[in-house]
Amino acid sequence: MKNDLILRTLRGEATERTPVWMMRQAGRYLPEYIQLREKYSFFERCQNPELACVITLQPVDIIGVDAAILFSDILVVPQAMGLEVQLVEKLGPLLPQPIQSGKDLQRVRVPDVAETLGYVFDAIKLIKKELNGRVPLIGFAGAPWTLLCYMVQGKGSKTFDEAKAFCYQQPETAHALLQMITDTTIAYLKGQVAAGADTLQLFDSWGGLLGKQDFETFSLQYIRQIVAALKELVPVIVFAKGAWGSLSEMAATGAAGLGIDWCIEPEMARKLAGNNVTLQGNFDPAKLLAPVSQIEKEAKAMLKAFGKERHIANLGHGILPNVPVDHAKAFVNTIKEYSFSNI
Ligand SMILES: Cc1c2[nH]c(c1CCC(=O)O)Cc1[nH]c(c(CCC(=O)O)c1C)Cc1[nH]c(c(CCC(=O)O)c1C)Cc1[nH]c(c(C)c1CCC(=O)O)C2
Repeated sequence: MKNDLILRTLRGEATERTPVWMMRQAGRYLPEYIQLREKYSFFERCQNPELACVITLQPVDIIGVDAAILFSDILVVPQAMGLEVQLVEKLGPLLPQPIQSGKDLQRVRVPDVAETLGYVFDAIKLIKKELNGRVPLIGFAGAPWTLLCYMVQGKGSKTFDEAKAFCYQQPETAHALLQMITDTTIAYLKGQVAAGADTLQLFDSWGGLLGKQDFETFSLQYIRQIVAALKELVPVIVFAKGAWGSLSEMAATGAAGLGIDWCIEPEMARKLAGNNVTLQGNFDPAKLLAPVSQIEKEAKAMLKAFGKERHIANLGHGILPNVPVDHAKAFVNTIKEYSFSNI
């Protein structure tokens, strides 16, 4: 592989500079993506390996990031498990028949992933061929807790209060569902690795909604199973947004990398996570809307705070759709140029 900076950083090896990619780097801030969006629906773009491949490569070619991340969505797993998932303009994900009781569990299953998610594996094979060793390919899945949030609440939410009520009122049903999601996810991620994914990221976008003990009960014990099943195959990155109170427990799962958001300082994250794990993050995505000179200044300050070792530069959450392409480029270029010599 020509550029394996991210893989070496995940293994804890010293690198000539800090690698960089951006969560949600393939998306609506890119005019090239918007063009395809006009012609094909969201899940068409996910299910067609040629389209998924073209979209995955866009940020590699246009922005110059050090990794490609598979173009897909965390919600393809609930779909494969038997739930209908729509993506509604301006509203976001909609699951018209969410899970609300033990009886509803009869409508979901642990599927044969080759049958239901084979299109993802085909996309990965195609992407690997087209990348031709330029940069590594990151595969991904949603963490079980975050998927439960959507499967129970039925749509996006700031609080996911219905999903939490479900866990607190019907814990046995919640755990049965979380285990089904976990089993599906392990098979799915093993399939991604077999198809060619070089590393994997688990997105627990709503991990920060749970207190520390509930995070252990409803999220971390399932993340632990997934990491254990995959970590001997490829390095695994766990991104549990807002759950930094559990960084030390997440490091103990054997994850190679931990994603952090901008609400925790790099020095504090390092103290909590220890020295045996790579930290990834943590630029505030909204700061990409600031003037370029300020982006450059703050990106350098971020590099300094993390230090030279075991850091993958990234945003602390997904890139926003209204970010100018030049600003995204300025962020990536600052990391690449500045981290060569100056940290
Ligand atoms: C919670 C979550 C979802 N999806 C994802 C998460 C976890 C990460 C996070 O917290 O941001 C993960 C995801 N979604 C997408 C990717 C592709 C790879 C990448 O470039 O990072 C990844 C890794 C594409 C997408 N997934 C979605 C889009 C926008 C679709 C469009 O073109 O309209 C993209 C590019 C749709 C989606 N999918 C989801 C939501 C809430 C939405 C609607 C909101 C939004 O539009 O951002 C669920």
